[in-house]
This record gives sequence, C-alpha cells and structure tokens, in this order.
Amino acid sequence: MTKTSPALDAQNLSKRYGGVNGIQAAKDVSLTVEAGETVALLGPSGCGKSTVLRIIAGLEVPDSGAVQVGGRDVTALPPEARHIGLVFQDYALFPHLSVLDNVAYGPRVRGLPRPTAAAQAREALALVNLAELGSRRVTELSGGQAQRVALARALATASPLLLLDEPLSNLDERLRAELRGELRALFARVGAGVLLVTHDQREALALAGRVAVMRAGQIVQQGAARDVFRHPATAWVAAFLGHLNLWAQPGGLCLLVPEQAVTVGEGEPYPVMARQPHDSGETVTLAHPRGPLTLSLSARESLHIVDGQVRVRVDEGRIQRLVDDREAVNTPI
Ligand SMILES: Nc1ncnc2c1ncn2[C@@H]1O[C@H](COP(=O)(O)OP(=O)(O)OP(=O)(O)O)[C@@H](O)[C@H]1O
Repeated sequence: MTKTSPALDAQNLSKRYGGVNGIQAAKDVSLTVEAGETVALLGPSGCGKSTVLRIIAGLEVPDSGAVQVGGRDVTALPPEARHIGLVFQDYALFPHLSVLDNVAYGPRVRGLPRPTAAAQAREALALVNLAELGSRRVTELSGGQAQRVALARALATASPLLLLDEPLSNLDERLRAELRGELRALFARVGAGVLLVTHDQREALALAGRVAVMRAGQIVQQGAARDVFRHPATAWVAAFLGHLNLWAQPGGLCLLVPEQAVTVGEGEPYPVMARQPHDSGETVTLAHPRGPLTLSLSARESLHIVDGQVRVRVDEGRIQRLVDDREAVNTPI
C-alpha cells in the first residue's frame, strides 16, 4: 500500500530579515503535517511563527529550504498556485462582497464556473454553521461570524493544507472557547492537514494533536501535544507551557515537579506562603523543603487548606531533571 503524501512537508526553512546584521527569524525549521492532522506551531511573540507560515504560504521568500504541499514541490510557486487555504489575522474579507461571494472567491479564481463555485461556497458555509447568512454583507457580521466566514473561505478552496495564523485572536474569551470546540470537530470532518499558529498553549492543546514549540527562530521541541506538555525537553519549554514548579539546581539544571507528581490531601502538611483566588478555586504556594510549590487547587481541593497548611505528597519518581536554559537567548540572533 502506498502511503499518501503529507499535507505539508517543509524542510530546513531559514529566513533572515535585513542582511547579515539582521534578524534570523527562522533557522532550519522542518515541519510535516499529515493529511487529517492538526499541528500547532507554538511560541512567544516574535519567535518567528508567522514568518514560517508566510514562507509556507508563499508570501515570504526563504533564504533556503523547500516546501511540499500534498506531495507537490511549491517552493518556487506564487501563493495563488500553491493550493493552500489561508486564515490570517489580517487576511481581510472583501467588504464590498456578500458572505457567499467572499467564500466563492477562491473557487472562482481557480477557474470554476459561477454555479459550481457558489455550490462549494454554500457547502463551506454550512460546515461553519453560517448557511443562512450567505447574502449578508460581511460588514454586517459579528466578530465571531466574520472569523467563521474567513474559515469557510479557506475550506471552500478544498485545499489539502489549511494555514491558520492566530485564528481566534480577535475574539473575546467566551467566543474563543465556543469556536475552539467547533474548530476541533470541523478539522476532524474535513480531512485536510491543518497548521495552526498560536502563542496560546491552551489553544494549542485544545486543537492540535501535535505541537512544535519555537524559540528565537528555531523549533526546540515537537511531538504529540500531550507528550510535549508532560515531558518538556528543557526548563524554558516547561515554563513556556505554563508549568509552575521549576526548582533551579546547581550545575545549570532544574527540577520540574509536574502537576501529576503532586497529590493533595495526603502526606506532610506544609505552610501556605501565598494564596490567590481564581475563577474555579485558588492558587496557593506552599513552603516545601525542596522549593516553593505552587498549586492550582479546585474549589473542592481548597477545602484541604486547614490552619494555613495543606497536606501534599510529592511523588519523587515523577520529578523530572531538565537543563535550565531559561536565561539563554530570548531574541532571535
Ligand atoms: N518584514 C520584516 N522585516 C524585518 N523584521 C521582521 C519582519 N517580519 C518579522 N520580523 C522580525 O522577525 C522576528 C519574527 O517575527 P514573526 O512575526 O515571524 O514572529 P511571531 O512569532 O509570529 O510573532 P507574533 O506572535 O508576535 O506574531 C521578529 O523579531 C520580527 O520583529
């Protein structure tokens, strides 16, 4: 049986802006996305995520590297010939066109007759639950609806690869949560490969099966989202992914106490040094002899705070020893 080509195979992409003394925005970035798979490219602001996406889309010329989409080498092709569905933050809808015409635009540009393009657009609008809004002007939509139209426009191209740059960034928290759920189901249904750029770890974990973590132009770790979160390669990755307990050690090392290493309500009592309520409970920091131990407790677990102390058992076997690279370069070199 022949293996189907990956939706995306990007090899050794490098890009420097502004000559030899400029910024190395991407360095030797290699990424694959299989058909039907969602991969999140995750990293702090300025680490080069958008640059990589723009190179893949053909909007930026790399200094070196190659891009294949669905088994086809598109490195030398202009964006419109790459057959990629794009949803960019600033990839605005055409204000003078109706919702349906916006979505039908891609199929029309590909040369499909108007009725066929409209039929594809209707199908894509149905996928994002906007079937009834086809005749609206895009200026008459809410933020969430406009975001879904942009998504439908990408889906209507029936591309093997969808690129999404911070697709939920302009929305409020409630809509983000709602669309996150919808997107996951949608991605599973359409079968395209999806590469999603985000600086939000929760979004990456909620949407993607696999993540690639970028720092200063380079991918520093990639793998199954769950594995990367549970076993970060270094202290910097752990801190970026939101792990709260990293105890610096001599010799450039660091101990990571993951959440699953801590059992609340059993073991020794430790004094609470600080507490901060949050929407579903509270965050407490305990004076553990090995180092300060910060825990996010649910409302129910908060009942374990007794006389300013909490009993916890730390499973030593689950503590991970990592290289402490948190002080290393933060800006692209
Ligand atoms: N056209 C450009 N000319 C010069 N420098 C640029 C250009 N575009 C991006 N950069 C720089 O390249 C680096 C990577 O930028 P990029 O936009 O790819 O990062 P990012 O991870 O997508 O950031 P964000 O999450 O803030 O969008 C940054 O230091 C940025 O200032």
